[in-house]
Amino acid sequence: MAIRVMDLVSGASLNCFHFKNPKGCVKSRSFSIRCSVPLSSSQGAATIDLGERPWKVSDARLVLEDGSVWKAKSFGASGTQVGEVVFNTSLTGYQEILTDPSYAGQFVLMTNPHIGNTGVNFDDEEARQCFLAGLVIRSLSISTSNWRCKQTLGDYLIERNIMGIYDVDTRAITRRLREDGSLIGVLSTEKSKSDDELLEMSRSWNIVGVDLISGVSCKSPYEWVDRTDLEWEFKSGGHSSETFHVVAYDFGIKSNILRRLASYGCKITVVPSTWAASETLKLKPDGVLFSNGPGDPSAVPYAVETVKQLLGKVPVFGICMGHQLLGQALGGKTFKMKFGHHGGNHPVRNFRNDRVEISAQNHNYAVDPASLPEGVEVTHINLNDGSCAGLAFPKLKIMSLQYHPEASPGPHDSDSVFGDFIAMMKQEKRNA
Ligand SMILES: NC(=O)CC[C@H](N)C(=O)O
Repeated sequence: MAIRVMDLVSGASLNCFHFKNPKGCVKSRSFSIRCSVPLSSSQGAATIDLGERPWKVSDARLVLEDGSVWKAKSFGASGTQVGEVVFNTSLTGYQEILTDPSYAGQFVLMTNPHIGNTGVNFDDEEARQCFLAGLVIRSLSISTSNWRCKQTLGDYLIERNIMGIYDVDTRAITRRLREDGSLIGVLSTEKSKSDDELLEMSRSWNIVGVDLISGVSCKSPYEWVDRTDLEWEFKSGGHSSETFHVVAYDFGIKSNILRRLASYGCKITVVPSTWAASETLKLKPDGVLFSNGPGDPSAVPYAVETVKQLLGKVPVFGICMGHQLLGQALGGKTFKMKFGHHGGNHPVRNFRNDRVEISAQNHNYAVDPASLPEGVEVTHINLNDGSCAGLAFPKLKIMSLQYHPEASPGPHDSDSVFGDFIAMMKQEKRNA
């Protein structure tokens, strides 16, 4: 089988598309130094790991289902991993992205060419574990420099058994994904595996129709109490003096959703994705939150059923996967987008206050508003493509967003939606 090989090295993207035996192709040399910071800050300043000289050469391949092969240098874990490749346009927040459970089954390709310069810390985790398939970046920072840094990105990925590659032309792959849509890929550091084998692996794997939520959800209920650290709190005052009990369905919940709810004065019980609606009602919550989560909303009919059974009985708020499940529970349809929305810079029009919010987004599916019953209001749209970004159905006490109001990609434009949820719960309590 003819496979295009792209040999892309630091500083130059070689437009040499050729066949399996790349003889005669011009190559240029790349230079990269891998620096490491001692794990314990008491050990002093960062040291340069000279053990890697002579300079690292390509030792990994990313094979996409369209037959293209991308040579790269590995960092993090080694081995062979299959997943769907999506690109993320955030300039900051790679650690929040790495720990967002909604990326389960996906390789995240960062369009920002320089990643790793602030290392990682243990406060910015969105989940206890990384669930994504792997990380694809253009350039791995040769040093880390940040007062909060506790570990280098490479060491962090090794510890969590997550593969990463760098020195790969992320712009070229992004253009391909924008033209052809999200693609399945296989990342491998194993020389024993041929390109054809990896290609076959990518073509026989599918992410559509797979329940990825059960692999990331908690297994039993628990109480959440942490608020946003006061040092980072950006909202002055406005916290409700009343406490509202929220049951939060964990479909892959990001910790900051829970922190923001707690900061707004909620008492929170987190429950697993399979938690029965009847058990939730026994807890007599003031509101229910349906969280974000990975994969195809059509692959989790049990979750749609739970949502259906709660509609109209208690105020509900859906975020991302939660929004899609609400859309389906209302009788609407979801569809897979060409390459989705993944980034910290998506403009959204909020029709409720006629303002534009700059938002953080991560989704490949969307609700088709035309499929929704009468009375359901589209409250937000994504201004890049006009897709549905928020819904409300006051009659059934429903509100939802397709994106991430808890994220802080710089602006905090969407945070006030938590206040809207509180207001809906307050109203309901008054009406009771
Ligand atoms: N962040 C999310 O909840 C993602 C929702 C869903 N998995 C999608 O890709 O559309």
